[in-house]
Amino acid sequence: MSLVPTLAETVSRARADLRMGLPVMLGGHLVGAVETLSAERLRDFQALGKPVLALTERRAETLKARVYDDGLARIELPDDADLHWLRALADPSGDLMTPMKGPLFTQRGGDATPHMAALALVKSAQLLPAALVVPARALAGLTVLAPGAALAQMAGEAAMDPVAAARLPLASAERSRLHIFRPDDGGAEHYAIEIGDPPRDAPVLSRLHSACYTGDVLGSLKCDCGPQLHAALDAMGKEGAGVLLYLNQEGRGIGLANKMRAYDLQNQGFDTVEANHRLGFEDDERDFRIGAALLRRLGFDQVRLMTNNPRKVSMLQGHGITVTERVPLVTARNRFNTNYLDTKASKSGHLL
Ligand SMILES: Nc1nc2c(ncn2[C@@H]2O[C@H](COP(=O)(O)OP(=O)(O)OP(=O)(O)O)[C@@H](O)[C@H]2O)c(=O)[nH]1
Ligand SMILES: [Zn+2]
Repeated sequence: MSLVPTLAETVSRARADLRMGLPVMLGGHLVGAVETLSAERLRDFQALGKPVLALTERRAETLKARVYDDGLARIELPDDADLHWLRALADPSGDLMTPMKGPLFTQRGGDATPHMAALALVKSAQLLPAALVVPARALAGLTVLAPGAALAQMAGEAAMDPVAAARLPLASAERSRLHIFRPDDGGAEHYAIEIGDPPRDAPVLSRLHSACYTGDVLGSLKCDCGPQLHAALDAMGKEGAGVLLYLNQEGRGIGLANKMRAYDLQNQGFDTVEANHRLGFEDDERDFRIGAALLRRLGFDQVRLMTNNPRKVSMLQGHGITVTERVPLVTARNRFNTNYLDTKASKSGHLL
């Protein structure tokens, strides 16, 4: 029956529910995103039993909470836990002001798959990676998912469907086309800017650019994204051929709101990697398979890749794209981005 939602559709719906503050069912568990949960809904969770707070291992490390499960901790809620308690554990912005949040007790044993799926869902909803989980029977009207199946679906690779394309003359290259691609899992659309008419049987000059609203649009001095975007387009324009993928993976995949949280932590003295970890994210949450899939979809299997990031090279190679050359993308330093660039070089292996 084609009118019943597929697993991908149900996962996408669950993501939207959590963003709005509506809980979802993961197997026999009710799950809510801490960031969007209301005080009233928290009380309803507590009326159902003993909820736990699922946090990533990264966040648990910062909070000095024990981790018994693979990649996550299930923190028991004290009976008097309120929204303020939950948010202080989920959101690191006040960590320096209120460093003592414990003692925290981590649940051990039993199946943590629902909690793992809950964290994967809130992460893919680009919320703070913290979820409230309580055993419960299915409630009418809530989206229901099997945790294992949801995890497998989120780990899988979405198919990219071309939606529309048109000529778009650019300052750096008048002969350009913008292609829009839509993943079949309800995720963000991605774009390809094709410059000239690059032959498909030779390595094409290319760039995988991750969205940076602050750098690309506002001209932020805190990073090198805007100048890199324009330098790449200029180089392609000069050569008369190239392809730039504009991937909507803002903030290395954590979303703009979380990136601003990371910037706030950077203002408190943490570097770009530490800030991600304190929030509960890995350094880089991007799915680089998307770049390979889009290149293939456009008919390219060999690239000369403009990047300073060796991970991009190895990820493309690992997903069937031959990188015949790495073309460095030198960027301008200023007093606001110099620490950021140094951290990328020392901690993330960037070749700067
Ligand atoms: N989480 C987080 N993301 C950031 C920060 N500064 C910039 N970004 C994001 O980092 C990404 C940078 O992307 P890219 O320039 O494509 O990638 P890169 O890994 O630096 O590699 P190359 O530029 O190719 O050398 C963008 O999505 C930015 O929004 C930060 O401090 N924290
Ligand atoms: Zn940037």
